Amino acid sequence: MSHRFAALPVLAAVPPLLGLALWPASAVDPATWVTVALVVPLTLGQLAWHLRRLTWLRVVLWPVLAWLALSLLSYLLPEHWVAHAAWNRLAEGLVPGSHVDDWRPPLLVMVSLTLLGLGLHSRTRANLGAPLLLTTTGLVLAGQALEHRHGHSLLAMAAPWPVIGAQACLLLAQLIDALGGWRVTRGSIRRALWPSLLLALIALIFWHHQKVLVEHALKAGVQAQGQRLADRLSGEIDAHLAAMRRFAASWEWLNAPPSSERWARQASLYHRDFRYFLNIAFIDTDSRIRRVYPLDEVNRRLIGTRLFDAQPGGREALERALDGEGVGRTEIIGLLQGQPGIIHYLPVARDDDGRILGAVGMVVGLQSLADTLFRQVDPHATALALFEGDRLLAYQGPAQRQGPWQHAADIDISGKSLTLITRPARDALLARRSRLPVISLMVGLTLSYLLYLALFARHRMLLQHRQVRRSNRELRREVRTRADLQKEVEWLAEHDELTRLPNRRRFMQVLDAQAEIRPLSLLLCDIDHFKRINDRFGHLVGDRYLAELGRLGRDVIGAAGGTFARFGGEEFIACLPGFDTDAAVAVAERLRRRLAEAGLDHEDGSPMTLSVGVATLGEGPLTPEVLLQEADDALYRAKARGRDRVERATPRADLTRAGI
Ligand SMILES: Nc1nc2c(ncn2[C@@H]2O[C@H](COP(=O)(O)OP(=O)(O)OP(=O)(O)O)[C@@H](O)[C@H]2O)c(=O)[nH]1
Repeated sequence: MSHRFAALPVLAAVPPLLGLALWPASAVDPATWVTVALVVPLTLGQLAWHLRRLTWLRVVLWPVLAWLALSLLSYLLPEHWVAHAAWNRLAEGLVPGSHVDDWRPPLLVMVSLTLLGLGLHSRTRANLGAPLLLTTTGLVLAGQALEHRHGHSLLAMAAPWPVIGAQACLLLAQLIDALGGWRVTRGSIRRALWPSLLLALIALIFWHHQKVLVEHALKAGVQAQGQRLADRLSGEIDAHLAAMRRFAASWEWLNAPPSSERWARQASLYHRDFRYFLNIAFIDTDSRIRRVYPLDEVNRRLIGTRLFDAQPGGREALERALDGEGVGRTEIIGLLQGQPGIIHYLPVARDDDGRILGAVGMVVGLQSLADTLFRQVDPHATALALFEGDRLLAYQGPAQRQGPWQHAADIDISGKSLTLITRPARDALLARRSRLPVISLMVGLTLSYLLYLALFARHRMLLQHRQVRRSNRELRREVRTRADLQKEVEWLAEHDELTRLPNRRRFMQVLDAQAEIRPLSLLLCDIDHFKRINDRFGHLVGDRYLAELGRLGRDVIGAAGGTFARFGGEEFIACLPGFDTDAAVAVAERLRRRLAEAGLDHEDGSPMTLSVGVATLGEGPLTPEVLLQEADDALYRAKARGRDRVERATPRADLTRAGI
């Protein structure tokens, strides 16, 4: 059931989102807008749940879930299944100019919040692993906040503070809502939560570690690529110097300036290999350009130019070559072609006296050199920039969406240090990244979720098992008690509780059972003056006397093989099968004597006594009422004749005969 306070954090999630809407749009990246676009329905869904509008909740949740599933796929699927470029095309189709990155929210938190929302909908939060989801999401959210503080990396999922705030509010609302439902299952939740949370934590730490490794590998790749390009650039310079020496050497044997045809033929061979030579020129001793290759419009205009005047920055290097001192190399100077570059001058051709006739000048435009090199690199995948100090000499690459890392390599050209900056595009890095971290995270979190469910279910079952066992034990005890009671009731129906003797009903059954035995004697016993005992000593003592007589009777009559029973009040009865009158009288006398010796005395110290009437059926059918009546008559006589005695009954037949 919803907790009324849980609606407050949900409402608290609204201001940060509204605040974000007021930020200048340029300050918020597109992925943040997508996150907000997903957080808003989640907030509305949670509010809908509080308002008991489950259909609204469903309507807002499913599209969010579908979106997140698609984003998750774009993270998980290997590059050779669905290329990063294909995802980008899909994004481009949705909003021209956008990239797949722009459409991805911080997935972990969003997926957890949506699953928690689904839990609200199905109302089985504890079973759906809400405690684990809540704690894991809390950890991830905290991690996001930390990532936020430590700046962005390629794979960081940091969202802006308002979004983190709104997500935290929703999470708090879920927690308040869920807490109420956890009361009953708290024990099971606790037992399931710790191990699975530990596993989730390990998965998160492993993921983070893997992510760092992947970023390191990508970073190392960027550095290696940058260094490779820088090395190639330096190598190119060295190669062109060597080529130039060969070129100059090929003119050594000449003792006259080269003809324009020969110059063009020879220079074209070198120019084919080194396209970035803006020209290869023959310069006479007066520093005038005499031959030049290629003969394009710009170079043609340079023929006849006196370099000492036109290009004073290169004068020193040219003089060195013309003086025959060896290779003259300029600094990076402004070339006549209008771009920065370097010129190498080498002396060529000597006259018969050994004087230098001129120098070969090879003009390398740095822009052209960089362009030649840059052409080998995909401009969409990597941005390249060549700097001389702060001065940008050449640039190529994506203007936008550059990756987070760049590599700066120093290149020495003519003793001058240039810097080559290599910065791969974000998309190129993302396409190259390993999917292992995110896959291992998904596997780890799924395993921890399953572990939670298994442990939770196991503990619930254990508790239910215990409950059932307890109920069974109670039930068995109850059945036993009822059976005992039943036995007690049955026993009470046929016995006297005070003396533990068979009662009148039971005695009549016993008598019936012995109806065929002859002779069969009955002893009807009545305590003398029992009322006095009750009156003097109280009923409790009276009861004890009765119980004592019961025990004595059971001993004496039982020893004779008969049955002793309480007939009612202070009257007892015995049945002695196979006993004739004399034998029965003897037993009755024994009982009477034993009672007199039992120490059950009246107040005056005289013993409690017993009057007994004995009736015997010698032959003929048994009529219990008749035999009882005879015994009762005999008892009456015993009472009448002074009590504490045994009287024999006069058989009915004799009485009839006597006319009584
Ligand atoms: N304590 C106790 N007294 C009982 C019980 N059943 C009957 N009595 C008492 O037994 C007494 C029987 O009294 P009476 O019928 O007057 O006979 P009596 O006092 O024994 O005198 P006689 O039989 O004439 O010798 C009564 O006081 C009854 O209350 C019983 O279960 N317990």
